[in-house]
Amino acid sequence: MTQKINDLRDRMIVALDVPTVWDAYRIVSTLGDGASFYKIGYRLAFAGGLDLARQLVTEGKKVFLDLKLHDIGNTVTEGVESLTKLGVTFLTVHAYPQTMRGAVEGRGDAALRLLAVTALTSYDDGDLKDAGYGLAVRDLVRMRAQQARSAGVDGIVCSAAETEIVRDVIGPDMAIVTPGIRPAGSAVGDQKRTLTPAEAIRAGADHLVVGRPIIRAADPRAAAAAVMDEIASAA
Ligand SMILES: O=c1ccn([C@@H]2O[C@H](COP(=O)(O)O)[C@@H](O)[C@H]2O)c(=O)[nH]1
Repeated sequence: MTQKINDLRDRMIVALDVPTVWDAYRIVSTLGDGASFYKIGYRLAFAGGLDLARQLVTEGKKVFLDLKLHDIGNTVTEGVESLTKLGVTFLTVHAYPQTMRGAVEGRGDAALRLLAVTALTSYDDGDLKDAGYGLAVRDLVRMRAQQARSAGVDGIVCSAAETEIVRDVIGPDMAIVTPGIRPAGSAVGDQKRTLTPAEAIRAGADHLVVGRPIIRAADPRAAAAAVMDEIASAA
């Protein structure tokens, strides 16, 4: 269930896509009070990132564990049960019905909020076709948002470009979390469905995930502040 976002800073989630815990800590201390929410993906999770997640939570930061779980239902249930003990805010699973149902069972009554990844933001219609899907991105996102709602997860990961169709399907209570955020002029890289921070907020995204435009900036603190300024002006 969506919780009111009291701190505007929580709308920006900085992706700690770095090789070591030491690199991650350097970013966290550089950003200081300029960021309150961090995402740990598998690069870092496989290199001590789960202990870092616990530590950041202890220090009052919010953590999004982006593990994109996908397996048989029982294995997902058991994996999620273990992860409920870390104290993180968000965990991703792929938006397959069995996977999502398994994750909801594993979460039980814990405070952990489950996000369902609909269609990766590096995919366009051609990539989906290559992967064997007969649906356009927007249709797959809509279908998976419906299934996510039925499964009882707490939010959706999609491009901010799909916020409107997703909100229409899931209603006001689930969170919409959008990677593929690119401030004007920043390199797009492998992302294919991008919006600027201001566009994403205006479109109705709850949280924006920003990685390389901040962590690879010459001045990450200034880059994060610029994203926050855009969020504040559009909110
Ligand atoms: O659909 C998705 C799901 C997750 N991600 C993750 O978000 C960040 C984006 O990083 P950038 O450097 O800002 O591109 C990254 O950790 C991805 O694994 C996503 O991009 N799209």
